Amino acid sequence: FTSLTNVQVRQTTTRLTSLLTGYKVGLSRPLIPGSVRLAFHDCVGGCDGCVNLDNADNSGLQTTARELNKVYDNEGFNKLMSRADFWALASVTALDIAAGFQECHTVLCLWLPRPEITFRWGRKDCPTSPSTSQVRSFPDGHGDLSSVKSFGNHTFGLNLRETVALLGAHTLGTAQKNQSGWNGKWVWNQHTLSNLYYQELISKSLRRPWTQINVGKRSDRWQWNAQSNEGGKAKGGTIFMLNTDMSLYKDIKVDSQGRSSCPTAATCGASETASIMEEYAANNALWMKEFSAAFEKMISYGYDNLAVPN
Ligand code: HEM
Repeated sequence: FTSLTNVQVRQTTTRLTSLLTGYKVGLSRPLIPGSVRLAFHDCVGGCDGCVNLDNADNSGLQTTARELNKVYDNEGFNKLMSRADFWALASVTALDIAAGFQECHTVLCLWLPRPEITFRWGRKDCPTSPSTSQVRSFPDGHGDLSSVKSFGNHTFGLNLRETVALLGAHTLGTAQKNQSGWNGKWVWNQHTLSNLYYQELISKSLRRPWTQINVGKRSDRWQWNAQSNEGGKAKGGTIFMLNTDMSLYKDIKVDSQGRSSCPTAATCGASETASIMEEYAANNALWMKEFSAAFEKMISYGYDNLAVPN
């Protein structure tokens, strides 16, 4: 690919927007969180338009990859940009849509913070794109803060603050029993990109406080459950966090099965990153800005020569 214009990017974004918002399973629109997660998984080891869907760590990405690939391969986008660029643009589009899913009905909504991610292009696909038999290593949700630190640093070259900002992506979407084995949504409103992840994690007014339970069937899946106090009873309900999420606020020590030494968050001490969590919980605009920068680094991983469209 020798050039990409702003007009072509706008046309691609328009098509992606109709795909991501039009594809509904119930009301969940799974391609929006799916596109954000796909970009993350594609960029581990360098963004290259290839994921190994037979690797259990990628479980749950099948639908998103299939739907994006259909449009990329059949509607001419493969003549414009690499698949890795297309997936990256899908993730940026998904975040922008999700930020607009605010439950607000007044003119004030116009001032709500939105992600500011510059889309650059020039990623190169692996020779077998969109699939690969390569097995890349993904972080384990049972890990503690040391594994989060090493994930951010070794996987994407992020510092700790950037890593804490990036993990707020878990505001979107769900974990599913038949996919990763974990189960639930991280926040009561999992359709909207916001700092709710930080607010729910540190909330002192939950209906039921954070407690670790094992939801695994064939193997252990320790996770933290709570009852949200937000959004009214019907909308709130049970929310969950992985150990890796909880470790950003609480100093949890986990055994080899993933079980924490302190079983309720209230009995765990503060973690090293607790004050960053509080900053993000208090300031959506600050989080959105730092999240955008960290996300941009993630979707550029492996390249130092990506170009802005002209
Ligand atoms: C410590 C690092 C991370 C761990 C352990 C982790 C783990 C997980 C797990 C277990 C799921 C559930 C998958 C399923 O059952 O379908 C999930 C979903 C998700 N993850 Fe992560 N993740 C991490 C980092 C990230 C990052 C860096 C991003 C993006 C910037 C991200 C975005 C998402 C999204 C959007 C979903 C929801 C997907 C959906 O609803 O289809 N995650 N993650």
